[in-house]
Amino acid sequence: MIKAQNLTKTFNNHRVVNDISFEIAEGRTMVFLGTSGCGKTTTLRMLNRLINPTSGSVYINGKNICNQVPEQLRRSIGYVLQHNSLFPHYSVLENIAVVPQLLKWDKRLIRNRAIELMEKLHLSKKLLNAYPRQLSGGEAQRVNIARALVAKPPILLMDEPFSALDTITRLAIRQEFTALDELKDKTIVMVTHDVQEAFEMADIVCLMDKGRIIQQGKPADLLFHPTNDFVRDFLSDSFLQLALTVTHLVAVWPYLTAAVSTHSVQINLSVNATIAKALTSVKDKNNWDAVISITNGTEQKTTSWAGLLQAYAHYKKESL
Ligand SMILES: Nc1ncnc2c1ncn2[C@@H]1O[C@H](COP(=O)(O)OP(=O)(O)OP(=O)(O)O)[C@@H](O)[C@H]1O
Repeated sequence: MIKAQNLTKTFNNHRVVNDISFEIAEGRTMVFLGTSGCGKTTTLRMLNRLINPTSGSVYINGKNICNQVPEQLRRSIGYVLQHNSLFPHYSVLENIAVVPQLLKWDKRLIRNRAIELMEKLHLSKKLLNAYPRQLSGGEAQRVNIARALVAKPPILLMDEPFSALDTITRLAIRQEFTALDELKDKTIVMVTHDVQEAFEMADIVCLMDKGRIIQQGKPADLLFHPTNDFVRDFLSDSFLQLALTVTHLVAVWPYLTAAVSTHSVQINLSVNATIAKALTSVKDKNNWDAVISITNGTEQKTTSWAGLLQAYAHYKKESL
């Protein structure tokens, strides 16, 4: 568990992080979201002592990190940066091997683990001896992720990990990343500008402005119970998309009406999936007439994307 208490960081008499506190339970994902320059990265870097707070403390599993040797602390915390953070004169294998070498792993073990991660991240084994300049942005970012995960750290810090990529690559890597079995039980702290990304990935969103936390809570809490106009305005542009991202099919189950499709494409989902996931699946299959088959225990209902939206409208009307 990570606990930050009254963290403040001052640069040149300017409080860029101003007395913030938060807790992240083990195995959970917290995403810091907010305006540019509001102190997200500074906050993240205080968790692995790349920046030391001016005042306040960070505890990891009850231990104050300021009593730990920074280099040792960082060996148990994976860190994924935005882009161009690979060592340019190291090959892909050498980049991934940095922490395992510090931990004195056997060479064969390092290579096998690197190959295992590269396969999981859909990177060709042929790239093991390539240099960062020979990689595409997407490949480089996959190597970055492999490097952060290689020594199986229980905590992963990610600073805008997907932001330098084009939309398609960004979505592909994000989907691959969230599907990784390696992430099971990891505590993840991520910084992003992308509201949609934050809502898809976060258990808890922490919305910051001018060095302060304005609201922290479950994505649905921020969306439907904003504490003030700043939160409401911040999320207003993507409100419907975010609402579909935080609403699970189980919520609209009672309102679903059966649909008959002229097409044979069928999408199977459980009620635990979100409406956004159902709509994306239809879009990915490029078949807006697809039958969406939803399973709820032993029961099953079929609907269409239009039926889903209708059920959502009905559900919102009833819950108002
Ligand atoms: N080492 C430093 N020295 C002086 N000022 C700094 C330093 N690091 C960050 N700052 C300033 O602190 C403020 C917060 O920066 P930070 O990078 O934490 O914001 P951010 O929310 O991550 O921004 P962005 O989303 O634009 O990356 C900014 O005004 C920045 O210029």
